[in-house]
Amino acid sequence: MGGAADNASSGSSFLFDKSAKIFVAGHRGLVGSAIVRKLQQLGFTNLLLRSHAELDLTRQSDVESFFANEKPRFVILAAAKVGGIHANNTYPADFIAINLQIQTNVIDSAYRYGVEKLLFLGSSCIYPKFAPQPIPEDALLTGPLEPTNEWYAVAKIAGIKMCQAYRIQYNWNAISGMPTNLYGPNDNFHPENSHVLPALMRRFHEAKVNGAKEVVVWGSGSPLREFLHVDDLADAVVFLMEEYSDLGHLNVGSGKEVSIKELAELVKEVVGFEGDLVWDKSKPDGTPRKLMDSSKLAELGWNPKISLKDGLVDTYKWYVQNVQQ
Ligand SMILES: NC(=O)C1=CN([C@@H]2O[C@H](COP(=O)(O)OP(=O)(O)OC[C@H]3O[C@@H](n4cnc5c(N)ncnc54)[C@H](OP(=O)(O)O)[C@@H]3O)[C@@H](O)[C@H]2O)C=CC1
Ligand SMILES: C[C@H]1O[C@H](OP(=O)(O)OP(=O)(O)OC[C@H]2O[C@@H](n3cnc4c(=O)[nH]c(N)nc43)[C@H](O)[C@@H]2O)[C@@H](O)[C@@H](O)C1=O
Repeated sequence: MGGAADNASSGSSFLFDKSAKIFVAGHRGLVGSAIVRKLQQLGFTNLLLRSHAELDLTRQSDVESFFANEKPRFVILAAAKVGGIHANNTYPADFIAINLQIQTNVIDSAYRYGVEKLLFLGSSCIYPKFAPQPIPEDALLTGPLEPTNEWYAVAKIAGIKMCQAYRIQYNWNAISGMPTNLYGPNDNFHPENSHVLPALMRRFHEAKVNGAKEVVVWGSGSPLREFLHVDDLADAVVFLMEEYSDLGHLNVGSGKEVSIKELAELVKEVVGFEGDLVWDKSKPDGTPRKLMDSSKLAELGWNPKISLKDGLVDTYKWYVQNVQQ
């Protein structure tokens, strides 16, 4: 099998040829849709997009036929089984199996059918539950994982390792970025299965509209989380496609953390809900803290631009216009 050999360290410019065929896997999701917006703003004209209904990436032979027929030049892998703490904890088989299937099929076919460069997206949950803070890239595989999302984390770690293995054995240009907790337009606002930020935005909005006196927030409020607007992530993805071609995965964070209590107060203010918060301590807190050390990416020249307050205002505006009934 041929594959795209001998381009691992350099490759050509990603930004130079705006007619290059780029497969953005998962283009209808939070991350994939932001990457599509960014690429379109930059003038790319040949984006290769398939919905889940059109191409199920868990089906190996369908994925192989797709790559054989379409032969994209670049791949950005933003398709995955994704969810918040409750979904991860409730559907462990889905989170490990679907993610292993999608990423294995896409990475292997991309290599076999001559893709020049692929970017794989992991998550900050790959790191040990009690990793040093801020978490450097080399904390990977140094301790036990957070139990609520270990199945998803194991799949994501396998994705990083698969990119590294194909680079080592085939000299193929696959890189990995590890985003922190993301939010923005096209997020999943499901009441139970979503991440905390969209879940609270919806709950506060519905409470405001219905005149409710209280809103329930899960856990103790003490866990710390780092949030990045998805438009900043999309900007970082383009930066990595242009500037980074190396073995190690890179953290992509905002460098700023807030407690869940602070986040809840901020979302409440942005939405304009005037009632009280009630903490449901029967729900899990998850990992106590996961601030990533994104200094390697900063040293390469990339930094985020959108503050959490501005990002929340932008996201709430989008929610009101696009999601709420
Ligand atoms: N959201 C976050 O906070 C974070 C996300 N990430 C990573 O970013 C990436 C994207 O996440 P995000 O955008 O939030 O997730 P979303 O759930 O918003 O989007 C995932 C996308 O993948 C598609 N997809 C899922 N299963 C399949 C399948 N079997 N075949 C084809 N397409 C499929 C979905 O299509 P459909 O909806 O039709 O099923 C959807 O378009 C993931 O790798 C995730 O791990 C990393 C850190 C944080
Ligand atoms: C991105 C990352 O996301 C997941 O990890 P997580 O950071 O723990 O995700 P979360 O956003 O769901 O919760 C953050 C905190 O917030 C609290 N919390 C309060 N109230 C609600 C609430 O209403 N919904 C949710 N979901 N959480 C709530 C919740 O109890 C927890 O303390 C991984 O599974 C994995 O998918 C991953 O990589």
